[in-house]
Amino acid sequence: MILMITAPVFTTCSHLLLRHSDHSSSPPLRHESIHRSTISSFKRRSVSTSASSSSLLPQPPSRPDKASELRALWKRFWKVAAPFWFSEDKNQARLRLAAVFALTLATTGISVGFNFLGRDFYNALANKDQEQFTKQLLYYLCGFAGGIPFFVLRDYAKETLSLRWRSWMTKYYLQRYLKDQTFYKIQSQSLIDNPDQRIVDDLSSFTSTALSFSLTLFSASIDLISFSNILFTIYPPLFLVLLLYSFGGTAISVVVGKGLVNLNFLQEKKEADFRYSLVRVRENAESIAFYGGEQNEMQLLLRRFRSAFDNLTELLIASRNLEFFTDGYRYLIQILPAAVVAPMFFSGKIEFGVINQSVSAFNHILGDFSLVVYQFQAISAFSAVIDRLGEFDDLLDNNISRENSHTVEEIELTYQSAGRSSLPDSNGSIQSRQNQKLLEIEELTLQTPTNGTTLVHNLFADIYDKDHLLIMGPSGSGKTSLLRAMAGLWRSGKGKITFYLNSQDDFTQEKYDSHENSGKKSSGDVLFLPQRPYMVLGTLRQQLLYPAWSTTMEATPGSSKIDGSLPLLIRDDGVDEFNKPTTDDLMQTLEKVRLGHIVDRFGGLDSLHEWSSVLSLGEQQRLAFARLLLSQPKLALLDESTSALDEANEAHLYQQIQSAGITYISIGHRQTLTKFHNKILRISTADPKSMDRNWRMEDASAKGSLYGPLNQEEVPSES
Ligand SMILES: Nc1ncnc2c1ncn2[C@@H]1O[C@H](COP(=O)(O)OP(=O)(O)OP(=O)(O)O)[C@@H](O)[C@H]1O
Repeated sequence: MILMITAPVFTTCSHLLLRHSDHSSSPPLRHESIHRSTISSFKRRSVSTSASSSSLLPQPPSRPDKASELRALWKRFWKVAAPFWFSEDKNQARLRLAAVFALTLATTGISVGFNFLGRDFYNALANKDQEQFTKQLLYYLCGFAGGIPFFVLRDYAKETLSLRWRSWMTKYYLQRYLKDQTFYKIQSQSLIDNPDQRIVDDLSSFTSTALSFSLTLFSASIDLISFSNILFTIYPPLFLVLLLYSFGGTAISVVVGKGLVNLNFLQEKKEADFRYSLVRVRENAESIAFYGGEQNEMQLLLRRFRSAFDNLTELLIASRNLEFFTDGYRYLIQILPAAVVAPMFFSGKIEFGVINQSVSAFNHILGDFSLVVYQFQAISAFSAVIDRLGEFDDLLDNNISRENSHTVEEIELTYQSAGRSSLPDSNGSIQSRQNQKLLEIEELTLQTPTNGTTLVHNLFADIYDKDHLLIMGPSGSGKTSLLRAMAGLWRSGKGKITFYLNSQDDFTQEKYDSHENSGKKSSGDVLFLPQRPYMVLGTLRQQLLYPAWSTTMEATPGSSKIDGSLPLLIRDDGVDEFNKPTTDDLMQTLEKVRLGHIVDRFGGLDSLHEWSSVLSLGEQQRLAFARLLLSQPKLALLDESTSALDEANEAHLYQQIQSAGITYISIGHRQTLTKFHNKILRISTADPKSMDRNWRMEDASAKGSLYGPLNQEEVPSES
């Protein structure tokens, strides 16, 4: 494959540029870390924009030599580029790539033809041979008519292949980004900056630049073969001039433009930071408006824009300096070959048309040889793109939580078949229960993932079918974190959490995630309701069906014209369709949560609105309960999910989920919640010096504790 052959050359060019940038002046601290990352592309580090900019990834002990840096850069390029060419779409991809190269070959052939036509045309002109001139003019016009479509088709085929490659890679990166809650780990642990920009901008420029460079190098080789004969025939020293000119030009442009590599890298990042802060203003519009925080936002936005602007100013100055050279280099080509062969014309050794022919041949070869001079900006940006994507790719391939865990041990999360739960209780006592055990927590010690602070010590708990557990405790004691551990988002700590679900087989978290039903466990078995419900972009119907039933992606208008088989569509599996609630089900459920009126108010179930803005927080919380009633999970985890509701509505919703037979674990501060639960788990803020239990399990109906008093200070009153 041509990419395999040509890519090392790009990485070599990039490497050349990178090595030069190594000597640029010392930027400030974060700047420095980015700079280092650009020049040492083997390194895996963080350039986080948020609080933590320290790398959580391992750093190599010493700087490697040039050869191993080059190998690492090439490896990184290949790791990012290769999967598409070996994917399920490989046949189409390779076929299209072959077509693009065939068209490039054809265009080179046509260029050689034009070169000879041009020679004869100018000879006829110089000889004042009108008949020959008319004939050559006709040939020229026919040549244009026949040849130009090849140039247009070559570009079109290249662009569509690049689009196809980008589509495949976008899906490939999105799948891994959303798998195993990787997006959450990247965000909550500040592992890399702006993953959205890497998926949108970096993938786009990677695919188009890799293809363009492949073609440029390919045509350079073909041009060299095709035109070398012409140049040799005319005047062999012209070759020497060409080599000197191109190598000299490359060396000078690398020296003049050395700062551009780093500036390009920073520009991408600063623009992304600025865009991200604007998105945050949009997302938090109401809170900012209530706070009257416009001035602060303005300052923050301007600071970020200023940073991008300052960098762009430096970039423009560096580009201007480079262009003083490249423009001169470009224009000198127009006369240089003519100047070299002119003495031969004056001495009558060659005809006038040959001068034109030599200019054309010289331009062809030199244009391709001067890739670095002409494409300096593009190559420097490409180096940054390889680095950013390679880093992202490595992160998506690794198990983040394991790499960054503060302890060797981890919380073990297991899903077992329901039949296996008829074993003794984890606290040692055997309770005679008719109900099925759904959840068992054993010796759970929970720690925060970033700094390893212990939140809960040595917790034991059993949740049976139709059990309702209320978790209470002071703010910051770790209530939500306990639900995070149950959802598999946090693994730092030790102990065991076992869910007894409907599946026939037993799974660890890893096996469950790689299972073909991966992603369905929350919809079928466990559903989490956060305090601020997440409103998806879409219709009211889509809000209600989220997350249990995915909706098929709407076709982009006109997309089939370009490429009907782009590997983008999301499958809607038949099982989901079979159980999907009807419009009547949705309406009834909305009535159950006392939201029937919003259907008329907002123009029906299929109307589109910015739901997080047009519904009150209490209405959004009721909508979340409607999702719960529709998806009927075995176990619901409710994190202060009625906090915005009045007591009457809260009681109504709890009655609804109780009568639907859903087992739930709630977090809440209100005493009124106790009457909807039969167990209360009280957590107190953990004492870092003590290894004692900081929790107590109570029977909600009785005053006494099930598992004894708290070993440290009494839990403060919740009201
Ligand atoms: N990603 C994180 N890294 C480190 N510490 C964290 C992280 N997320 C939360 N914490 C800390 O963990 C502690 C427990 O947080 P958690 O959200 O579980 O508290 P909570 O009991 O639910 O509080 P509240 O009642 O206020 O919602 C807090 O001190 C918080 O600062």
